[in-house]
Amino acid sequence: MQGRGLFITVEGGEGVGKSTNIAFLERHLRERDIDLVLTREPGGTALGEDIRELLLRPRDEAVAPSAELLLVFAARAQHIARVVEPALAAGRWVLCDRFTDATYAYQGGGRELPVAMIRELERLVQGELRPDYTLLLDAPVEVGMSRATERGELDRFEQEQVAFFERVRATYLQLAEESSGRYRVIDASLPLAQVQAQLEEVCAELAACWGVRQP
Ligand SMILES: Nc1ncnc2c1ncn2[C@@H]1O[C@H](COP(=O)(O)OP(=O)(O)OP(=O)(O)O)[C@@H](O)[C@H]1O
Ligand SMILES: Cc1cn([C@H]2C[C@H](O)[C@@H](COP(=O)(O)O)O2)c(=O)[nH]c1=O
Repeated sequence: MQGRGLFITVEGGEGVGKSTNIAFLERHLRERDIDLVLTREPGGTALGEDIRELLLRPRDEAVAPSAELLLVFAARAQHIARVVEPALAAGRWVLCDRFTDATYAYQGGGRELPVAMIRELERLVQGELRPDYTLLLDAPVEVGMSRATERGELDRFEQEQVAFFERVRATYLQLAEESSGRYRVIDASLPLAQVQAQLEEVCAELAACWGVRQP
């Protein structure tokens, strides 16, 4: 019988290079013949992508942090039921651009909602489901923001103040320290070639742990 797949998440602040480096990871894992599902949060399903649009679109009305939190978890509930759990149960690996650590960082750190509130929703929505392995792409806020700004129009989160992003970054670093067993922190302020050399090591480690063919 096929064993359960590996659940890998990639986290980080704005403009740290998640999209660029997830594409790199995907390519390197597929080269090892790993059967991979690439997905993201908020999103990953039709309903989740609609909720993403609601969350990211700048609007005149201030969004209550608790409303934002519930929308994030509504998208997550659908994503887990329709994509993540079925893939893992079928023995496939799931490579997910953000997951619940982003909620701790953005809604907990950034919006300063009580951690207990997030923990309760995590328990209700996820049960025992947690990532097996998390890559944190970490860079000083000004580095990420200047990259994000160069890309063009800013979404509702990207329009936040520097202090918000400093709290997001501090929360991610704290999570990485508390869960050092599953976290790998990568210095994303380095030139891309150096970041990706570290990611190649990560792919090799993951493949070796799982007894997957080397390229
Ligand atoms: N290590 C790096 N050094 C220099 N530039 C980088 C590096 N990593 C990514 N970039 C550039 O920074 C910009 C933002 O990268 P990217 O879109 O991958 O960030 P992101 O964190 O995924 O943001 P989002 O999640 O909002 O897409 C891109 O123009 C990318 O080419
Ligand atoms: C999962 C999740 C995401 N967010 C925020 C963080 C980002 O600003 C956007 C997603 O866009 P990106 O392309 O991945 O940068 O959503 C959040 O606030 N809480 C969450 O749980």
